[in-house]
Amino acid sequence: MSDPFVLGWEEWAAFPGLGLPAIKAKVDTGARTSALHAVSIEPFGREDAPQVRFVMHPIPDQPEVEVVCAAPAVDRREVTSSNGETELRWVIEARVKIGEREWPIEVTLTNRETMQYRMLLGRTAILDDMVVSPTTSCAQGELSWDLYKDFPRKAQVKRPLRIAILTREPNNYSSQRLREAAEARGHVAEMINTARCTMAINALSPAVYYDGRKLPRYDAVIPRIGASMTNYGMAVLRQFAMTGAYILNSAESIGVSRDKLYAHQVLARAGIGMPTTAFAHSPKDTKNLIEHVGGAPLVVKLLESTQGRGVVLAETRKAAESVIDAFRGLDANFIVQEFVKEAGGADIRCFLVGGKVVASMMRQAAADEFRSNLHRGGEAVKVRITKEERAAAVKAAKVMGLGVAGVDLLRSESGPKVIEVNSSPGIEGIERSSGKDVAGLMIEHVENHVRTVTRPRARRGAAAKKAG
Ligand SMILES: Nc1ncnc2c1ncn2[C@@H]1O[C@H](COP(=O)(O)OP(=O)(O)OP(=O)(O)O)[C@@H](O)[C@H]1O
Ligand SMILES: [Mg+2]
Ligand SMILES: [Mg+2]
Repeated sequence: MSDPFVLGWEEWAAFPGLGLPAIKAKVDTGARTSALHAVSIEPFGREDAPQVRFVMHPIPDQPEVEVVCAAPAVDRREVTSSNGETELRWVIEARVKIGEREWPIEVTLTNRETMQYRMLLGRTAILDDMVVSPTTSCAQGELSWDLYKDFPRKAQVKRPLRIAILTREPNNYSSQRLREAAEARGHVAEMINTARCTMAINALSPAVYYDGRKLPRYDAVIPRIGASMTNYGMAVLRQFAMTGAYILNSAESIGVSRDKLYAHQVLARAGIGMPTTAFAHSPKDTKNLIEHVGGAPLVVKLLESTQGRGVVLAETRKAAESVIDAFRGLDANFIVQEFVKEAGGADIRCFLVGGKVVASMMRQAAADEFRSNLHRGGEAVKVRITKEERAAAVKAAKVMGLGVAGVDLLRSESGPKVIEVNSSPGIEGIERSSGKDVAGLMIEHVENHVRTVTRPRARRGAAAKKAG
């Protein structure tokens, strides 16, 4: 019997077909599938022969070394990683070379930026005649990062981006400003009406169609989805995400912020200050509901409400009971909330981009009105927020997972109280009152998240021309 092929607990590997001459892999018999670091993953190619293209940074401490790889896509699969999180990953087939041996394996693509090894060799990639030695490092010899010395470094040029603004209101201030800001920075921005998108749900070649025509691949999608389209809009967004586009607010985060009961639970769980809030389903619980928030005066809010329309102040217990009973009679979903009187009919809108408050305004209600909504005659003025208010806003956007958010809070005796987190905050009021270029900051945020990838296709084409 010949000696077995020994793999150490770590090995140098190569993927000749992917153009990767060296990569350091951790051998992990505890993991089923192998995984490879990949960013900017993007499906392409014919529907009957789908492929994925991705960007690889093989050298952990030299991110400027960037290799663009392409491989046949064989599957998309739910994979649970060691931290317990489940992720839908692309699966490719590629030939790995370790020492003198070369064989085909299946590899899932995932962002391993924060991991020590850019590759994990799982047990399904280890053949019958191989053994793993837990005490040996690099049993099959070493390769060197020098193999990348002639590779081009990451291009510094900023290429124009193709951005989709997903909205049903292409003519409103926010949509127009976003397009302007994108164009001012040399990008192409297109308004896409959510309601006119159709989707072909095909695991390996996802696409979004618009009036029957297949949309191109966008570098980024900025969702401006109104409450009436939340579910469909989220589905469209998920589809865009599968095409590899960067989504400014993910479908999941929009879903959390739109589900008001859930949003309140998420905020409370994170220890964020908010008015005492109660909700109930059974009509027998009216008295309990009122007790839960400490009695009248209290605020009753219809969950489907926007622009302050379904927000009612009940000044006495009697009034509270009749409002609650009336909403019940209409089969409406609502919450009951402690009335923060000290707020004096004002709330503060913090506009966050990329986890930072970039602008804020105070909305002061009209006389005889406790609701500060601009649609209810409220007036927007510039405001300096406190450190505590800033921290609450940052935390609220973070726990909701929103890249762009409008966090509304009330100034109370016991510190800031968050009342809602908006995933498509309007840009007009905040730009006018703060004088800041908020739309521009949103586009800048997109630029920072979409990598400047040098496309190998173009280079290859140029080389071929030269040779011919
Ligand atoms: N618990 C409260 N105590 C005091 N005032 C409140 C309270 N809740 C809301 N308000 C006031 O009523 C306004 C409307 O409430 P809220 O923002 O919750 O409703 P909305 O209908 O969702 O409005 P939006 O259009 O911002 O989504 C707030 O901007 C605030 O001024
Ligand atoms: Mg609201
Ligand atoms: Mg509001």
